[in-house]
This record gives sequence, structure tokens and C-alpha cells, in this order.
Amino acid sequence: MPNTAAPLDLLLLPTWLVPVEPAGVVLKEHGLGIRDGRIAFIGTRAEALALGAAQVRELPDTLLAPGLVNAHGHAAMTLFRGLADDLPLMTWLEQHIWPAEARWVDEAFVRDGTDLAIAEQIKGGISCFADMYFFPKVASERVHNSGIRAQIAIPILDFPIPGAASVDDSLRQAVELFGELKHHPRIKIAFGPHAPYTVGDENLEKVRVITEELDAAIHMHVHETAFEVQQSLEQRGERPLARLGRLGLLGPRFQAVHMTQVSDDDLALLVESNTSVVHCPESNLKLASGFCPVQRLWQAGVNVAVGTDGAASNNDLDLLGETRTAALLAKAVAGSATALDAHRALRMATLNGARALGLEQEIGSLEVGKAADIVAFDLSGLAQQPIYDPVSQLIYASGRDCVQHLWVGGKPLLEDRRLTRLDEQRLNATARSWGQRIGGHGH
Ligand SMILES: CSC[C@H]1O[C@@H](n2cnc3c(O)ncnc32)[C@H](O)[C@@H]1O
Ligand SMILES: [Zn+2]
Repeated sequence: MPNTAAPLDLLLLPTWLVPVEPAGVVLKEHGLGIRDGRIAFIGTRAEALALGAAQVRELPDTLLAPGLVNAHGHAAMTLFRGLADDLPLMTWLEQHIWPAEARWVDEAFVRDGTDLAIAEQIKGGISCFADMYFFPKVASERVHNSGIRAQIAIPILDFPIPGAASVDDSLRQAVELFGELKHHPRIKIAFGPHAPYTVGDENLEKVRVITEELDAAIHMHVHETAFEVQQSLEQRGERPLARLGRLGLLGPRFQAVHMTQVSDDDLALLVESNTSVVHCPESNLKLASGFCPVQRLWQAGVNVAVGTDGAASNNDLDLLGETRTAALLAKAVAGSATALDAHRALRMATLNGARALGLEQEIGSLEVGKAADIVAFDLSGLAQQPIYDPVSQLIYASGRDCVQHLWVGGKPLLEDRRLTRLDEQRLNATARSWGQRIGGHGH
């Protein structure tokens, strides 16, 4: 129970406070108090000031919201940004990305690429991200050092990958890392079978058994393209999602990334199993993978979160921009301007992301008792005036350059647009030097 009598560590006094839960609410003349890394108080300005705080911050023209949750990505792929553009998924993966990964990905690559991704995400208002990439132990060390929050999924593919000689090797590493980080306040280890077309039944069964035992999440690309579904029908006589259901993998701990193909049976399966969907509209657009029917999903009660995917298929890790794309695209796909409004879109990028990652008790909304993962958006710009609904202005008229401050667990990671723990110049130079090495070898 939060101690309501003790003074606050920090009191934030923004123009608009958008808690996300309750839905659709915008509080004015309110303050938010932080104590011991948690939200200790939300109430009127007058009440807040009466409590007393070690530090008080007036935030004029500022919208305070829960930190954004990027529910799918491959962090270290920032170093492959722009390496192979304008290609369809399987050509992109098989002929460009997988060969480049075999050539370049090692622990140093993951260290530097993940740091770059973390910095980009903090600057874009993201306080928590889901990662699925090679050398996950290295990625978790970078998350630990940087102060951000993350779910790290251990990659599982039927063939040898950088850092793991076999599925059994990956699973052994996963169980070990899971045990090591079980009590980490900001890192959650999940299992990441890559996709239905790269992991056979036998290995999926192993994933089911271990994740059930550990109560761990499963993060997987599913129904990314019509081709994936067609191929599975031809080779196995069933749709990939139905196969995952038959194998007992679906459920509230399962995160189905992409889902551009949703039949009525698929929808029923998602609903009855309480499986979350992670929507990655820009990657789906860029690789021409298809369109996720977002309105159909949320109307049926499916939890839909938002993800950027990796920087090699997007090509940025801008979740605010992604959410705008999601809101606009949902309308076009449904043929309805009400398919996804700005408030629901912000909820998808915060609380729904937290729920998909099993973190909804901890983050995703501004509620007393939750961790103080908070973003401050500066809406004072010319292009944001006038302001009738600040959430509409945030989603439809703002870019990530308006992110001014970010706190994770009450700790400031971005202050007045400056990274507090990472050296931006050094990250920039390191990324350029990787680019020269990789580009200089004709990939
Ligand atoms: C299991 S480690 C991640 C693995 O996935 C590859 N990847 C990146 N983006 C996508 C995507 O949109 N669909 C499928 N696979 C993707 C990445 O390059 C790694 O090899
Ligand atoms: Zn992906």
C-alpha cells in the first residue's frame, strides 16, 4: 500500500493528464505525485500541492501520459536500417536479412544495435519494448544498464542461429536467463518461436511444456502474410493459428504478432483463447504483407497492441508515428472513420501493450500504485494549435519530436529532450562505424 502521508519525491503539474484508464478521460488542473518509483497520488492541483514534494515541476502546454509500449521489435536490427528496402517479406528475409545476420550478428553487434534502439525509443516516448533477437542475454544487459523496461524473447528456430546451435541450446539458455532475471524489476524473459514456418510441431511442443511450467509468455510472428497461410494449408492442411491452437500454445500468455489474415474461425480462436494481437502497420505496409483488421478484432474483444517491428522493415522505432498510422489505416481497412479513434489508439499503444506483455498490473496507465512510467509530450508548437482535444492533437498532429521527458520507475531517462544515461554522440558514431563496415562489404 502506498504511504499517503509521506511527502512526494516528485510532483508533476501538467496542463493535461491522460490516465488512459478510465478510458477517454482528460484531466485538467490536476497533478501526479511519484514516491519510491511509483505513482503515489493523482488529484487536483490544490490537493497535490498541499501534500508537499521534494521537487515540483510545472509542465505548461504538456500532456502527461503513460509511457508508450512498443509491443514488437528486433532492437539490434537498427544497425540494418535501410539495408534492404522495398522488398516482399520472404525475399527480404531469405535473400538479404538472414545472410546479413549470418555474416554480421555477434555479441558486439547486439550490444551496439540494442543501445541504439533503446536511445531511439526513449527519445520517442517509449518506456517499455518487446524484443526478439539473437544474443538475448546481451540485450537484457543493455536494458538493465539503460533504465528502460523490456520483455526479451529468446529466439527459437529449427536451424542454428547466431548464439545458439540448436533449439535445445536456445531453450537451455532461455530457462537459465528466465531464472536469473525472475526478480528483475524491469526485465521479463519470454519465449520467441520465430514463426509457424520456421518452427516444427516437435519444437513447439517443447515450448508449450516449458512455458506452461514457468508461466512464461510466448511471442511469435503469426499470419504475417497470405502466403504463410496458403503454404501451411498446402503443406499441413491447416491454418497456422489453428495449428498453434491444436498444439495448445494459444492463451493469455501468447502474443500473436502481425495477424494480417483473420478468418472467422481465426477470430473465434483468438477470442476464446484470450490471445493478444500485436499490430505492426508500417512493417506490414512496407513489406506489402497485408492489413490487420483492427476494428474487427477489438469489437470482438481481442486485445490489440501496437509494435514497430525491426528498423530494417519500418524503418524507424517511432511508436507515436506507428499509432497514427494504425489509426488512419484502421479506418481505410474498415471503410469507417470511427474504426479507431485517437483515444482508443493511445490505449492500444499503452495499456493494451502492457496487457499483451502481462504487465497490466504494473504499467500502461497512470493509476496510483503502478510504476511511474510516464511520458511528457510538449504540445506548445505552432502546428498543434489550437487544441480542442489534446489526445487528438497528439495522435493526428504531433511527431515524436514533441517528447520532452520520460520516466521509467520514477527515474528520468529523458530530460528536456536529452538522454540522461546514454551518450547520444557516442551511439551515433558507433552506428556510423557499423554502417561503414557492413556497407563496405557490399553487405
Ligand atoms: C527470432 S530472431 C528474429 C528473426 O526474425 C527476423 N525478422 C525480422 N522482422 C521479421 C518479420 O517481419 N517477419 C519475420 N521475421 C522477421 C529477424 O531478421 C531475425 O532473423
Ligand atoms: Zn518482427
